Amino acid sequence: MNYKQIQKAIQAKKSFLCVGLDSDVNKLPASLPKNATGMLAFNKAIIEATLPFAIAYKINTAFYEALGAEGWEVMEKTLEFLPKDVFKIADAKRGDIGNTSKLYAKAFFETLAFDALTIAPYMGEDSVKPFLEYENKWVILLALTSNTGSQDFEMLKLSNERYLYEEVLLKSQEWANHEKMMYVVGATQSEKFQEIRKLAPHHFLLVPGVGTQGGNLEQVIEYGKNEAGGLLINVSRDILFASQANDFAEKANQRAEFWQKQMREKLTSVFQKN
Ligand SMILES: O=C(O)c1cc(=O)[nH]c(=O)n1[C@@H]1O[C@H](COP(=O)(O)O)[C@@H](O)[C@H]1O
Repeated sequence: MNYKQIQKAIQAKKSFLCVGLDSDVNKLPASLPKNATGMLAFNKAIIEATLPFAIAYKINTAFYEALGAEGWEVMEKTLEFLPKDVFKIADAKRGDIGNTSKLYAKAFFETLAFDALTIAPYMGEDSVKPFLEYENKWVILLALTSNTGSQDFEMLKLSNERYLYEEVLLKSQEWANHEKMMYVVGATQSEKFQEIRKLAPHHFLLVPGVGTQGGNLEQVIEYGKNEAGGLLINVSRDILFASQANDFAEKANQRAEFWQKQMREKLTSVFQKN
């Protein structure tokens, strides 16, 4: 999906919601086996329950890789199950020397049909470039993450008075524009969104940290939205494990609707201005 198509999807569903398929096998509802078969059935039920409200799905590969080859197969089958018109993100936080990145890119963009991949920026330009060579595929670069450890490096002040994450935002715009690159900014960092929007006004931001991590949805939308919508707001555990009983899909549906309703109200004003 390209920039315009994502914008249209947001407009059509009146939603920024990205459902995170962090399908921890140990947390599956009692009615499902705690193995790869149970995980796939769980994912299918969650996707069906949340699809009216979600424009994107993010597969965090850790939860699949932990199961070995079977987990990888669940990831492939989940990807096949997702409809064409939703944005599919692999959250694998890759990035390595050029020839290695090239094969990571092949793995996620060719062998698997993801639209986007999360990438760590710290090995620099040649580690990111191979991912940018694919048409209609996206790099989602870590900028300011939601965790407390974001203080350790991302929030370091450089000699030019910028924070390291600000340098990431600026430098990486020399490699690709807002039609190929997005940035991860945690919802727990909502006080930084205004500043970030000054540095990257047109980019989409992938925003995790709403729900279980306690990020402020209202502020994220207020300060993070742009003329294209500009936000993919991820919610994982709050939706996936809203119930671990037989009604898990129904409860996931209700949580997805809960989040989308709040987004819908704010979105009306975004697109009225256009
Ligand atoms: O890259 C990410 O998606 C990510 C970046 C970040 O700064 N914080 C963060 O929580 N994430 C991911 O977003 C998801 C958040 O999950 P919940 O807290 O359960 O909604 C997990 O898959 C995390 O790995």
